[in-house]
This record gives sequence, structure tokens and C-alpha cells, in this order.
Amino acid sequence: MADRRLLLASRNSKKLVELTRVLAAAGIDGIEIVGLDDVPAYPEAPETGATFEANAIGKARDGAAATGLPCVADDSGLEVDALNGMPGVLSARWSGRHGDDVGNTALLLAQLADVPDARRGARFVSTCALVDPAADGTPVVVRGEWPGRILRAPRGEGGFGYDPVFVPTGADRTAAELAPAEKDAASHRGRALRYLIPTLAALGRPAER
Ligand SMILES: O=P(O)(O)OP(=O)(O)OP(=O)(O)OC[C@H]1O[C@@H](n2cnc3c(O)ncnc32)[C@H](O)[C@@H]1O
Ligand SMILES: [Mg+2]
Repeated sequence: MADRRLLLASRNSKKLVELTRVLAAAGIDGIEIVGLDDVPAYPEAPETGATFEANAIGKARDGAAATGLPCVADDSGLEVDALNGMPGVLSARWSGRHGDDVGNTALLLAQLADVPDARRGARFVSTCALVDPAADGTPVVVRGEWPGRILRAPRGEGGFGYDPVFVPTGADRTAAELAPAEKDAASHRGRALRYLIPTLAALGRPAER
């Protein structure tokens, strides 16, 4: 029987690589992972939800409805204690231009310039939603968090987004200095996706009679 296809609905190429890597590492049989470039284009709603959950569910519902495929979407961001949890759902466009990692990070560092080391705590959050149109369409929603602190200057070339200024709790390297597998093992996204593995594994199997 042909593999069942699973759509990963993300326009962020670096995030898409992470999502694909974690799911591939889980070694789920019978599922072929496809991205948005592999399916006909469909209108994508703006991410205007107040929570990661609302945005992730919206992206997964849109992808499933447009393609008929089971669809996983991630909505994620950085919550900084000294900024009362911001940038949060605004992380991708904090400096005003969507996906401007360098500008977003520079603005964050400027905002935290006067914040002493003891109050530079933060966490990455990833919420992933899975919607399967062949089931009843109820989203399965999981959440992973990665606690750490914000440095005063960027370090490292790996990862994306705020990784160069984020040092995970218990580590001395930034998230951008970790090898890809090290990031996956610890990160918010890795944690969230691992909670989805049992549900995804069941997708790949023919329905029980
Ligand atoms: O919505 P899609 O198309 O998936 O891609 P996006 O980049 O817009 O993704 P989000 O709306 O979920 O916004 C997430 C932002 O949070 C930040 N972020 C999330 N995960 C991160 C990570 O692992 N490392 C660094 N920054 C991260 C980064 O700025 C992302 O652009
Ligand atoms: Mg987005």
C-alpha cells in the first residue's frame, strides 16, 4: 500500500528542516512527509491568534482542509520574563518585518540592555497541532518548552531566529552553537513533536476493523 502523506504546513525553511528531521528520526513507517511546496497553493490565513495554540490549530486546519491530507503545524516563539512573556506570538515579526531574524534579535537585545543577568530568563515555546481530515477533524495539540536565558550579544551560526542569543538552562553554549541533533533532543519543538509520535504512528497504519 502506498505511504500515507503528511503535510507539514510551515513557510519557514529552517523550521521545516527541524520538523522533518525530528519526525524522520522517530522512524515512523508508512508516512511520507511533504511540505507546502509539494501541494497546490491555498490561501493561508494571517496568524493573528492570541495564543500559540490558536495559531497552530488554524494553520493545521487550513492545510488539512485545502489538501485533504493530515497536517501538522507549529506555532512557536520566545517568551522573555523581563518583557512579561513577549515577544510570544509576535516573535516572527517583533521588529516589524516578518522573518527578519537579525532585526528581531537586535531589537530584543536593545530592549534588554538594562536588564541585569539575574533577570534575563526566557523560554522557547512550541505548540504543534495535528489535524487529520480522515478522522473527525478534532485537532491533537501538544506543547513543548525550552527554558534558558538571553545573552547580551549573539553567538553561533546554527539554528535560526533567536537561537544565537539563547542559552538553554544547564548549558554554556547558545542554541545556535548546538549540533542539529543536540538542538532536537532538547528543544521546545523536539519535545512537542515527540508527544505527537504515537498519534502519527497510528496514521500510518491501516484502520483497524
Ligand atoms: O508560521 P510558519 O510558516 O511555520 O513560520 P514562522 O517563522 O512564521 O513561525 P511562527 O509563526 O511559529 O513564529 C515563530 C518565530 O519564533 C522564533 N522561534 C521559534 N522557534 C525558534 C527556535 O527554535 N529558535 C529560534 N527562534 C525560534 C522565530 O523568530 C520564529 O520566526
Ligand atoms: Mg508564522
